[in-house]
Amino acid sequence: MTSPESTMISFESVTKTYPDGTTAVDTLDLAIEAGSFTAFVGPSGCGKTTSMRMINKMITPTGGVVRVDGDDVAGVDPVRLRRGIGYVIQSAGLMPHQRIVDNVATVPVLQGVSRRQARNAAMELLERVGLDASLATRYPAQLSGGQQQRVGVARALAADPAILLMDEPFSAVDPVVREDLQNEMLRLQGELRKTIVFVTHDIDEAVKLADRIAIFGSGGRLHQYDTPERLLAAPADDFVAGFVGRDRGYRLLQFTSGQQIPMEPLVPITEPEIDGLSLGDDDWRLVLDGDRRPFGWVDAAGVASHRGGAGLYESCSAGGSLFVEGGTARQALDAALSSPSGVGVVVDSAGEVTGGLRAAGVLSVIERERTSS
Ligand SMILES: Nc1ncnc2c1ncn2[C@@H]1O[C@H](COP(=O)(O)OP(=O)(O)OP(=O)(O)O)[C@@H](O)[C@H]1O
Repeated sequence: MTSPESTMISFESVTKTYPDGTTAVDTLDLAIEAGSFTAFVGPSGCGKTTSMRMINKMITPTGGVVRVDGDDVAGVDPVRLRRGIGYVIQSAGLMPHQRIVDNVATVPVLQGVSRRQARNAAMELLERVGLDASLATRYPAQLSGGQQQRVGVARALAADPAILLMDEPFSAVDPVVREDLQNEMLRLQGELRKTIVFVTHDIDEAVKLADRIAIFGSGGRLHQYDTPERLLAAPADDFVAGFVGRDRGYRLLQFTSGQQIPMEPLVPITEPEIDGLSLGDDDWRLVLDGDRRPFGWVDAAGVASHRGGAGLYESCSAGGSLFVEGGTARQALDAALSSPSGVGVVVDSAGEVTGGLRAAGVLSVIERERTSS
């Protein structure tokens, strides 16, 4: 349970019924802890955005109380309230005729910070969200969608708000950029510890980013508010079970440590050693590149083609994902299953190969965890 002292945002029996009779949010009770990352998830029209916008008073509830830092927002001046709440939307919402640095510096300047100081702070923020300083003098249209989204985050952080509201901020970019932005967000939150409320349709995005997830259903009803792990392990009802998806048992592995997985020795070779190998059926060797990083796996056919003059690339089968020591059971299983040899490659944080692991070893740990819990 969240203790009242650490609650930053609370909804107390909050309802929003629009004038046409649509109930967008129905008797919502929710306490959001200071410094936590909370995702609002659910199908279209279930009241996620309405709930979020009641936090910064863009929308007024028709019943109940929304508190920010203990104060009923109904009695707080909206301008003062929003000074402490950054807001990021899907399209980044940048001012098209302002350079990037000025987009970020605008709010602090409006609040009385000198232009020079605000610009300096803006340059630091752009770096913080992973943007090159050379982009600062461009206009928004001269940036990619992902870059614009990073500027949107920098701008929302410019006034150093305690709370950050993010409404589907990454849904308009392609999956690769989206993953980059998610990773950047995780890194930023590790440094900044803001209270973040994040609206998304995507349960996987929520599971990856959030400490707590609120799952909303039709009619603006909250079905479950829980940690990602608990949502996957124990959905409160059929609606939540359906929403989190069918392979939730597999996805739960990302919350199981890979620490106890038995490792086996793995002696990698380098290219000059390939021609001297004598391999049997289903016998594989891990080959390192010139920087001693895993390059791929070679079998008897690969050895033969290397002897015949083929290069490293043609002779080796691509390796699978690497398991970095300290990772999760899901990453370990993926390393084993994606390796052509069936042996997942384990590396330390410096990228040095330290051993191998097999799917059976991962499953034995999962089985042990299951029976002991
Ligand atoms: N101004 C309005 N007047 C009437 N109904 C509205 C208004 N704004 C939103 N609604 C309705 O309230 C419900 C909740 O809308 P809301 O935008 O909060 O949902 P959402 O979960 O954020 O949806 P999406 O994921 O599609 O953005 C929907 O049925 C919507 O049609």
